[in-house]
Amino acid sequence: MHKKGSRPPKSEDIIVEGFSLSFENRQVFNDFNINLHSGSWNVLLGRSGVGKSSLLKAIAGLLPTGSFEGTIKQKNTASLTDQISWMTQDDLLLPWLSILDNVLIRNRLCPTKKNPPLIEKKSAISLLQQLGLGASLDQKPNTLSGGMRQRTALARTLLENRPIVLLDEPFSALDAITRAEMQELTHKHLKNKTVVMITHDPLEALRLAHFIFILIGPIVCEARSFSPESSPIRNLNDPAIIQLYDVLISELSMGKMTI
Ligand SMILES: Nc1ncnc2c1ncn2[C@@H]1O[C@H](COP(=O)(O)OP(=O)(O)OP(=O)(O)O)[C@@H](O)[C@H]1O
Repeated sequence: MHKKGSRPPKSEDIIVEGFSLSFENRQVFNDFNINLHSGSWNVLLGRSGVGKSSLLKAIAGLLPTGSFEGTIKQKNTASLTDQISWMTQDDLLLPWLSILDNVLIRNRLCPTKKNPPLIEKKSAISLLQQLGLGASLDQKPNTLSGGMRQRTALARTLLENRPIVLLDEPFSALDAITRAEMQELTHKHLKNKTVVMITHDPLEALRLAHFIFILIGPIVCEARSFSPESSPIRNLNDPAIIQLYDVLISELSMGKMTI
């Protein structure tokens, strides 16, 4: 049912090679390699503390130079960082701005930048409406529920309209029904983009991923990859998906984390 998630590399793939990273006396990655597929949803699963967010940070260029070894690049691109939008676990909403102004923050920060172009206010309002926030455009973040804050952060990330999108547990604060709706909407918005998403939910991975990477400790992180055969968004009642769920759970249960 599952097979090694390999396909011939493409020039826009994100290639992580020989990546080593330590914090104080803990080595998180040692000569780690992974090929994240362009134009696809690459979903990272793994137990808490295995290094998922650190890997995303490294891809986003946010680890200090000299703090790691190895390379993270696309074959033909000089710099990844200006192609990336990143939704972190913390929503990073500015408390003094309304929801609408928060999602339009790039226009304030880079008012004269042509590439990418300014975000249109009407697109922002339309997206916030689709995310169920149409009645809250003028509210400040401190008046929102956790799920509303998360949807605002998601809107800000989607409106960035960059070719590479890093999502760190983007749906974790949502109830099951809203989560399913937001997954579908996000999938539609990010069609053909290179997405790298972290989740703790194997079913979410099975619903959305073209490629699933399980990061496994316990000493240093290794990746195992799977590519379910049907296309997302998948029906989770499909017996083949249920079978793959069992495989993912058994892989995840390997290796006790030493944190
Ligand atoms: N700035 C830092 N200073 C020291 N240790 C850190 C730092 N950032 C991460 N770590 C450590 O690196 C390891 C990996 O952390 P990371 O946040 O990448 O894991 P994760 O898999 O994303 O975890 P979770 O699923 O809980 O978010 C953990 O042991 C963590 O304590």
